[in-house]
Amino acid sequence: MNQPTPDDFHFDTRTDLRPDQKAEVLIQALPWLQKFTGALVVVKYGGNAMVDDELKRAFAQDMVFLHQVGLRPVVVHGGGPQINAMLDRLGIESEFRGGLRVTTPEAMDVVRMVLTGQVSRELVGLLNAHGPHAVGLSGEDGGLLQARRRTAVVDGEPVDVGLVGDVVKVNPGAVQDLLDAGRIPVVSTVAPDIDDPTQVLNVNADTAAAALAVALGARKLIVLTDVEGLYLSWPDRSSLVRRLRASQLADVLPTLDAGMRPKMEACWRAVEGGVGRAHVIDGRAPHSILVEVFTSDGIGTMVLPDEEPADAPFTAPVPVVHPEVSA
Ligand SMILES: Nc1ncnc2c1ncn2[C@@H]1O[C@H](COP(=O)(O)OP(=O)(O)O)[C@@H](O)[C@H]1O
Ligand SMILES: CC(=O)N[C@@H](CCC(=O)OP(=O)(O)O)C(=O)O
Repeated sequence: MNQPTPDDFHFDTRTDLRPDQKAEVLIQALPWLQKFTGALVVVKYGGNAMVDDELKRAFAQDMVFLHQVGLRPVVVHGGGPQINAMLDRLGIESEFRGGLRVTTPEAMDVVRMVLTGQVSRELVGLLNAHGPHAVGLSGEDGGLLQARRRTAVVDGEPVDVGLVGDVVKVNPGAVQDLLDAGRIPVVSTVAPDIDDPTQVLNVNADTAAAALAVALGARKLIVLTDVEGLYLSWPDRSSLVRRLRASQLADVLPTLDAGMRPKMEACWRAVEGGVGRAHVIDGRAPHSILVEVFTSDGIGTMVLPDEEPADAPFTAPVPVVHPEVSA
């Protein structure tokens, strides 16, 4: 018999966590697993958080993890940078006004093509690498979303931004059917115009995610973006807000820049509409969703309703930059 060589043994070269520490991480998740069993969670995945393939794969793992442990995740995706790239390739000019893309009929074709034909397909593929879980649909499918044309507001004045709408009606039946069948719905935020159903409108994905979360009676809305959360005095990195109540957020909203305003407005609308919690978290940090849902400290910025006491221990400081925003 040959003498064994070192290659015959499996050495554990990982030194980051001891077995007891690994067990501790799992056991700390137990109360959150119990609390969120069956919970419907709407996750908005912003185009700026889809920065590389590894992160996108980690996002898909997180969604499948939530699904596997008994939550009911619904993905609502954006795709602003991906739309920009395709418009550039096609030589179509595009600009944002008041945080909204000025959408010509030509640009609308590209928005619809990129969101439903590219970003959605890619996410569905990544999720389904783990099993036949995900089904993609757009606001056009099953009458899911209906929107009405809106203007942007620039310097206090309404400005025409073309084929852009706000969600005014949600019929969540198609999403509910998929959830009941054990699927993970992946929603693209293109919506028919309620006043002219043959016309589709471009809808900000944060706003659409909030409307869907309210209509579905979601327990949480989680918005993944490319910053750690809401900074009260952007870009001062010491002003990250870990949590705030809806009325505090309402006070802050008018002071926010174009990028963050629709996101925080979406969180406010969700919580005012009965969603238990709304979170803005950093989609560039791998598995930030799992940290948010299954740890006591969570991550990013959490918006809570006014009338309900916080039930999770909270340790990080809440910076108070504006005098009217007190912890
Ligand atoms: N107060 C603020 N706190 C955090 N980020 C802010 C703030 N004001 C503006 N921003 C900007 O908003 C960006 C996120 O919005 P956006 O680019 O629309 O993201 P997404 O594609 O995820 O929807 C951040 O990268 C940041 O540059
Ligand atoms: C009206 C409007 O601006 N719509 C957005 C829709 C995509 C989106 O919201 O994507 P992110 O979440 O990645 O920003 C756009 O055309 O870019």
